[in-house]
Amino acid sequence: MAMVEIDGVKKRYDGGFEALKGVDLTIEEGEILALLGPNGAGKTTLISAICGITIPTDGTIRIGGHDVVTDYRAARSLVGLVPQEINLEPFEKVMNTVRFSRGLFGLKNDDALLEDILRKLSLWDKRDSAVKELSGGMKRRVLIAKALSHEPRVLFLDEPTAGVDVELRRDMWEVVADLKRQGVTIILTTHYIEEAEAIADRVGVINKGRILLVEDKDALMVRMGQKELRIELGEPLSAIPSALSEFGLTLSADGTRLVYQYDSNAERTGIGRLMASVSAEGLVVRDVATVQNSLEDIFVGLVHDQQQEDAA
Ligand SMILES: Nc1ncnc2c1ncn2[C@@H]1O[C@H](COP(=O)(O)OP(=O)(O)OP(=O)(O)O)[C@@H](O)[C@H]1O
Repeated sequence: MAMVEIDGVKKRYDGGFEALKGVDLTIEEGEILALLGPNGAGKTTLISAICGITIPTDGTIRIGGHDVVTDYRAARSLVGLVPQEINLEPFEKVMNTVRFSRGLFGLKNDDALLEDILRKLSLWDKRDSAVKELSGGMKRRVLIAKALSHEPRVLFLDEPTAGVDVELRRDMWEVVADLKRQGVTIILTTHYIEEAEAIADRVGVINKGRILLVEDKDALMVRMGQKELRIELGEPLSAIPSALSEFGLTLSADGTRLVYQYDSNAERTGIGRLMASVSAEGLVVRDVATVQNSLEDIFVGLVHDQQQEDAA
């Protein structure tokens, strides 16, 4: 079932700046979608629009079938939002903060549920501590506890592990995996590509208010399996010899480098045959190197291509 449906969403801020330029995206129930994008790409604007905090200039957004503008209450009750900025009451105790959040949704207090949430987030020992006494990482977990307090079906995490140490980041990933097992749909924004690799089912890339790609993470990982073999030649070539045509090589502009794309996950990469053919052609090989395509390369490449398109 589609849990979040975004159709043609645009957002123009008062000053005239268009932060979203027509976003279409469907997120299935129980899915984890990681949204990657550089600073200012529109991630927070998109999340705010989905949560009904920002009203889109154009387009529609539905959560669990409820329009976030015309049916705001029903849509909002399904959503837990963990904001990027820590906006907690410093003198309030942890347990009270979380209780208050649940109350805001008009729900009956349920200390057993809140205890369970705090335990999962390793905050139970801190339940009677004032927020100001907590470390930054703990405060971030309090934000998650607040967002979970009203048992949302969709959880938005805006940069959940920014500034969090490696160990705690892994703990958070565990919490997210646990929520997924309970059927919660999770959308997170992140600057950490390894975070998307670790927990997402699908990865979306956003830049300058446009979604550039949404793809199954495993398919992306296969694409990442693509490697490049670079053969540096002792003597420049004017063209690729016809005996090597079957390998689909490219030749650098100065004729000194042959590049072969291959799948490092494949049983047969073709490298042995290629090198034998290169040798049989009598080409002098000065050096060889292999280069791995990473999700980061794909991401940087996409953003770079869009910049070039925009400039053209
Ligand atoms: N209230 C506002 N009024 C005018 N422009 C805004 C407003 N909020 C955001 N913007 C602009 O919209 C663009 C997208 O901002 P947004 O916060 O959505 O990006 P982001 O992808 O979340 O970035 P980051 O990774 O830095 O958090 C930016 O250029 C920003 O300056």
